[in-house]
Amino acid sequence: MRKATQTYTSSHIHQLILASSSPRRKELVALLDLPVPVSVFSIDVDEHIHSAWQPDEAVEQLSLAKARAVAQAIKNGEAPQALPSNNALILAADTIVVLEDQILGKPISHEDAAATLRKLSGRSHHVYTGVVLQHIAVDENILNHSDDHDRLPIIPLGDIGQYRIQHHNDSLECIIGYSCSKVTFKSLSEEEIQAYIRTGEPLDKAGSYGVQGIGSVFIERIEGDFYSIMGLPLNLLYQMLLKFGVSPFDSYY
Ligand SMILES: Cc1cn([C@H]2C[C@H](O)[C@@H](COP(=O)(O)OP(=O)(O)OP(=O)(O)O)O2)c(=O)[nH]c1=O
Repeated sequence: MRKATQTYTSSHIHQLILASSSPRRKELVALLDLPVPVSVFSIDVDEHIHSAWQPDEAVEQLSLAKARAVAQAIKNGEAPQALPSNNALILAADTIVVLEDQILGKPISHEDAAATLRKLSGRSHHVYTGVVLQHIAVDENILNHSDDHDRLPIIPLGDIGQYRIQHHNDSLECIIGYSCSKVTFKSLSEEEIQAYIRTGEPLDKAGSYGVQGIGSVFIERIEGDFYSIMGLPLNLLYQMLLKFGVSPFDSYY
């Protein structure tokens, strides 16, 4: 018979490790003012998107790869700062822009950014953001098997997105989820595209624009979550953190 799953309270989790080099994600996590300290430690991973992956699978797999690379590095003692080896959660995310069937990641050049913006002009696209919360005391076997989560039951959260929960020895080990939003651009002139690229804003962003910056002037309509487009859906993250007993409302209840 299956034993009751361990439930977490805030006293179990002492730190959140943000496995991201994105200044936006750091900003967004800070908005939640969580009752645990947040440190940042990221490892570069291969962000190649396999042609067989659907967009939701791509953002989940890449988020998982980012979280697990950090878990492995901490296990190997490679973290630059003192990080806990237990009672911590690793948070990773990945964002892609999808136009019809084409996945548009970060641009590799100014011309690539211009080509992407021409494609997005006057049309709607989808933005997928994957989120992973990984308990740091992750089992070695799980670290080395990235496709196990495919078989986990899906917990739907309506418009917020969905997640799957991975247990190991009746402990909650990892939550993997994603959200999807729809963005409609106005028609862009070539002059606007070139001027926007000269601002420098598009160059480190999926889809070559920033919803939170000057790119906002190109957006006619958003269906979904603004923060998800910016790189971290806080509504989905909140639901995932609750499963680990961490809530921004901890000291307010
Ligand atoms: C669409 C969009 C993306 N972005 C950003 C969010 C992400 O930082 C980036 C997508 O690239 P990612 O590969 O998801 O993230 P990253 O490489 O910047 O950071 P890390 O992998 O270390 O976490 O695009 C915006 O800031 N605004 C937007 O409107």
